[in-house]
Amino acid sequence: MTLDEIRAQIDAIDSSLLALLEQRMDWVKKVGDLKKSNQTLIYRPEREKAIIERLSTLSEGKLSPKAIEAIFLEIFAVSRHHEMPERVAYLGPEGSFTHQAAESRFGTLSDYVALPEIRSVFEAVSTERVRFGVVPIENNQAGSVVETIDCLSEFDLHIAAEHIMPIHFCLASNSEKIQDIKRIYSKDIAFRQCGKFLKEMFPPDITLVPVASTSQAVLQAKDDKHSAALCAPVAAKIHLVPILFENIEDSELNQTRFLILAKDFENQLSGNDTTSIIAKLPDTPGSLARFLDDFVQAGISLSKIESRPLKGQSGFSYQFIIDFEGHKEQNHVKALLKKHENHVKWLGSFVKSN
Ligand SMILES: O=C(O)C(=O)C[C@]1(C(=O)O)C=C[C@@H](O)C=C1
Repeated sequence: MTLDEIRAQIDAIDSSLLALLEQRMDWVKKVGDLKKSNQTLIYRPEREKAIIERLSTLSEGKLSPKAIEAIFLEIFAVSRHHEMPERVAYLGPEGSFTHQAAESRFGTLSDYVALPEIRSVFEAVSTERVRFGVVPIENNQAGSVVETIDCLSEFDLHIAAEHIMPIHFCLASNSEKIQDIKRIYSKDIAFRQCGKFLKEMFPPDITLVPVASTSQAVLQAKDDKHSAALCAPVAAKIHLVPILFENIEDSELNQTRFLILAKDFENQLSGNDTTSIIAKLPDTPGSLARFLDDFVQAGISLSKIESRPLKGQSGFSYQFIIDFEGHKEQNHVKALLKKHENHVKWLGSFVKSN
């Protein structure tokens, strides 16, 4: 077969794909109209996950589940945009890892608002300036993003979904020689993900300057020949700063988990859900042990528990952010949440991303 003949086959398939996608949009529009008349939510992460899982089992193997997910997340984003365009805020500036997470979930068509701090994303969702917000919550090598945990406690928002993404750092700088670099900008948690590289390449007295995000770091370093940024390669490219080293994270298994935040959001049960809560337990001996024992008795597995100081209090009082398996609408979870309703804040029950 000649190249032209092969391309003619591809063109024919693309035409069929387009016709099918247009047909899909007609049905999506009907769902959107139904949802508008019932005043129900457009974004249904658990339905999207179920579609991706079903298609992954149908695939003949030429497309991996990750490839199917990437293609269909974009189709869902376009579909939602067709049902009702929604604004999404993320921790920016443009080119941050959070921006990439937001685009994976909401596609390239959504109306995005890049905000300078995690707190500003919470504020934008709270005040309904945007419908959704995207923030990082934890990295599998470096631990939690404490600003996010503190804001989850402080603001009255829900977790609509999570998104887990591999994270690869680069070092970007306008400096010609690595010896000229005196300062490195990044997000605090990013320094902890690239500790080995920093130790090998720079003297111990190098100044590490924490800033609000990795893409902000590129902007800070951009015009100074003695500065560099630890950031996503895409941030360096967008902001036109040369990349000196790539893939400099300590572990190739480096992943970050992001949260999609919304006001008044409840997912339906998917059967593979995580529930997140914040527990402010009485400051008495054994209160945490008794609380956790209720999870054991209910047969509920915890996937995360982390303590954070309770702000604005004297002494040392703590709150706990807890993730566990199950959905708020399941009876055993419902009973547990009811029993502890006075000191537990429910943040969301959402389909697990894996
Ligand atoms: O099934 C729905 O509820 C839809 O709105 C359709 C659709 C889709 O494109 O399949 C779009 C948005 C939702 O997040 C889930 C699925």
